[in-house]
Amino acid sequence: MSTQPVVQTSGLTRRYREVTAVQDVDLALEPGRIHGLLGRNGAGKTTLMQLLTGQDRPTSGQVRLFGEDPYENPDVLARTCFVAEGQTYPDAYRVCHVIAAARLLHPRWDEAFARHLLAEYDLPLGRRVRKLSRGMRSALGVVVGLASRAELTLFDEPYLGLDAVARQLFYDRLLGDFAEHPRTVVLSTHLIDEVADLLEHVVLVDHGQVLVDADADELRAGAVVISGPSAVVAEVVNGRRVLHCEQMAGLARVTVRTRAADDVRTQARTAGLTVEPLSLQQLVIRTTQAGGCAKPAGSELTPSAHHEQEVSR
Ligand SMILES: Nc1ncnc2c1ncn2[C@@H]1O[C@H](COP(=O)(O)OP(=O)(O)OP(=O)(O)O)[C@@H](O)[C@H]1O
Repeated sequence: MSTQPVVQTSGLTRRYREVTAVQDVDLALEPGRIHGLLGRNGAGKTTLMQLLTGQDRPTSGQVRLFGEDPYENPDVLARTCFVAEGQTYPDAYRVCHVIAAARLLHPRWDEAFARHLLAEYDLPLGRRVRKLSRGMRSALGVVVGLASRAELTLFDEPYLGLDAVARQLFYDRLLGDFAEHPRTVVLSTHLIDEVADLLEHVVLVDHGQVLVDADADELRAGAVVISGPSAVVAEVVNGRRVLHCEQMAGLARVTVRTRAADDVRTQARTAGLTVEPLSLQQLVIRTTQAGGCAKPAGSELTPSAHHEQEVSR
């Protein structure tokens, strides 16, 4: 049975004069999943989210949310909550005004849940928003995003200024509430290790383009780190796509792509090499960085010349 994607884009492009912030993006995000939108500073995550939520218009290409154009589309926007990075509010706004506005905007709003979260984050209803600390303002965004229960909820780096305890509270409440009220969540973040266990699907962008669009588990299973004597490592990884390698004093540590039927792990272990899994964060770093061997040119462990193509879908 096929499910209609909640978010679908084709050839989505946004140019600002000389900068192409989003370039030819084709995405289809399935409902009922937590999607991670990952990428380095300036990769295009915020621009992409603004395009998805109708806050900005593409230079070319198309966005569909629930099958419709979100731009100035109240029906679609009522089903969507976008918690923007550094959200600003009118000067006179107090916490209670933000909550009242969110209650009006989001038909599935849960007031009791909102009150509970406000108490957990120690956010007084009467406090002016501009008097809140940076972290408290982020917490207010988190409260709105979670209590909206919107069918599509997008968080753009929601943790700015949030301390470790407050971030963990966000992850716990997101996961707990998501289990009871499944919806589609898109979470952009740099703290990949912290959210890795939350993510079911990963979209990695770099220079406005999608480098990876994959199931998080498949992604983790799709690469491995092999280390040991350089010559033995070179023999085992021969013919496979090397994402990254470091060599020193006759030893090599190589990140290599694997495929479903690939027995590189067994081969490596049989050859006496060490085999380690790759964390999502490492994978993102290996995929976005140019890649390169810390060994002089001519090494057999040079990463694939097809690096860019190999790491894409
Ligand atoms: N209004 C604008 N005018 C000109 N350039 C812009 C504008 N908005 C974004 N850009 C450029 O587009 C690119 C993508 O920016 P964007 O804010 O989408 O990245 P990001 O992935 O969200 O970055 P970060 O993780 O640092 O928040 C950057 O080069 C940025 O300078």
